[in-house]
Amino acid sequence: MAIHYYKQADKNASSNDTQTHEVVSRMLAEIEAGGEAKAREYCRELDGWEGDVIVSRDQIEAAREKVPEQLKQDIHFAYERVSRFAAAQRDSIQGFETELSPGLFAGQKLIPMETAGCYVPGGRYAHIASAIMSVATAKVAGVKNVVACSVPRDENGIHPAILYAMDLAGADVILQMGGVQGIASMAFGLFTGKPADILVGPGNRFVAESKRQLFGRCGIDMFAGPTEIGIIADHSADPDIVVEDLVGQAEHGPDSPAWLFTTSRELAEAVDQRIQARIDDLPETQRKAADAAWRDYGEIIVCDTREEAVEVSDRYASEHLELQVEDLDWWMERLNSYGSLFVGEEASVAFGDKCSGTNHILPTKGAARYTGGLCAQKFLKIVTYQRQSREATRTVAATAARLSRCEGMEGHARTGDIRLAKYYPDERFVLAVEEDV
Ligand SMILES: NC(=O)C1=CN([C@@H]2O[C@H](COP(=O)(O)OP(=O)(O)OC[C@H]3O[C@@H](n4cnc5c(N)ncnc54)[C@H](O)[C@@H]3O)[C@@H](O)[C@H]2O)C=CC1
Ligand SMILES: O=C(O)[C@@H](O)CS(=O)(=O)O
Ligand SMILES: [Zn+2]
Repeated sequence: MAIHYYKQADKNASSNDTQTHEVVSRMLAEIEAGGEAKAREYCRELDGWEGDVIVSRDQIEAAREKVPEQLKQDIHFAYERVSRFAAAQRDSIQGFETELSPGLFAGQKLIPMETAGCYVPGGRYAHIASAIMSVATAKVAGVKNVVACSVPRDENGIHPAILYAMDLAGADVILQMGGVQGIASMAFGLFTGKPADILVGPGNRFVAESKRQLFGRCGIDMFAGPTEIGIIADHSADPDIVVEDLVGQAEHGPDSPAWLFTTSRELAEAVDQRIQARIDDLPETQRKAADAAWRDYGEIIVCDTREEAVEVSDRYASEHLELQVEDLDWWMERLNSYGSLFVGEEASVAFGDKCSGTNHILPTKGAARYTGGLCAQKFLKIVTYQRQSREATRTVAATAARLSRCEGMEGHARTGDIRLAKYYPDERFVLAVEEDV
């Protein structure tokens, strides 16, 4: 039993970490100190934008005019499916109350966060679908203030189709500002006066690192950095489709990993031989990104057994994982770490990316070991409460007092004592464990 690297990458998702960390922490500190003026300065310097930061209603109407009818229908198609899936996920968890012992009631409530900051990437491509994924999901969860931001594309600001999608999905305020300065503005409440309770959305390494550094001051969805794809394929897979799907995600950027885990050496050879031609056939921007991504981050791993393929795939914890294999149920039962699973040849990652309904904001860089992707629950605080009858305090207060005293916490214990003395003045309770522990 063994695994063999048919093609091994020189880099991994952490390769640029030190430089990114330094750039981001400096920029966040400067923007916090310098406020809106500093954020505008970075926006001018990095993205060449000097216009208004808050998008006006007139600008949104002008964008609507520019978006062709077919594209509007396609955006609606995606919006309906993503919202419906988000609503089904939201409904899968509920508030409840249960009686734990006579007179002692405990419950769970779901409370939407007040303000969400939704980052919509827009440096290399116009990520129209990302606007729906974050904004619509926040609204389904019941968030009151949804602030969205994206990079100004040219002298007219944010790409019109991104603006249209943000507006359709229910954004309350839209900022034309990208990168670290966009994230910082939402976190600190610049331009809106409403600091985000949670920051969500995908982005490049600077965006993902900004969210990571701000975590704690506010919530974040997860680490959603440069896109990754893993494909598990066996002898039954069509090598041309495997190649197209790897290249399809490698075009995201020069730091987007694409991994093939296969039990078939023949498939590994076929993919290796055919992939460069498909990369070379892309238009220039996409070709440059995919070429560097496959060269630096692409891997083909041949495994002797299916069990080894499961183990390796779980270790990589791909953001997107495709299954192009026989006996799909066998794999589905065993795989544990991935952001979203695309089961069978028919289900391309690109369908989920754009419109099929599952959320495309997903964990990268191994984060799928501990979290799934964006869902309505990420915008909900799952809080608890309790209430109890006086009768129930007989046991609860006395037990809490005894436990508190054993812990050395006299103040805690006395909150039980005082209630028992008030409710049952004529009774004696054992309020401390006599024996030494
Ligand atoms: N994990 C996920 O769920 C998803 C991830 N993505 C990823 O989002 C990313 C989008 O990246 P981009 O096109 O670049 O758009 P972006 O909007 O994430 O980043 C563009 C911004 O980066 C900033 N920037 C660029 N170079 C910088 C530097 N040297 N120092 C400081 N700031 C700098 C600029 O201010 C610019 O506004 C891709 O890596 C893609 O793979 C996209 C969709 C989903
Ligand atoms: O990482 C992702 O989820 C992206 O692939 C989504 S998209 O292709 O940018 O829509
Ligand atoms: Zn994609």
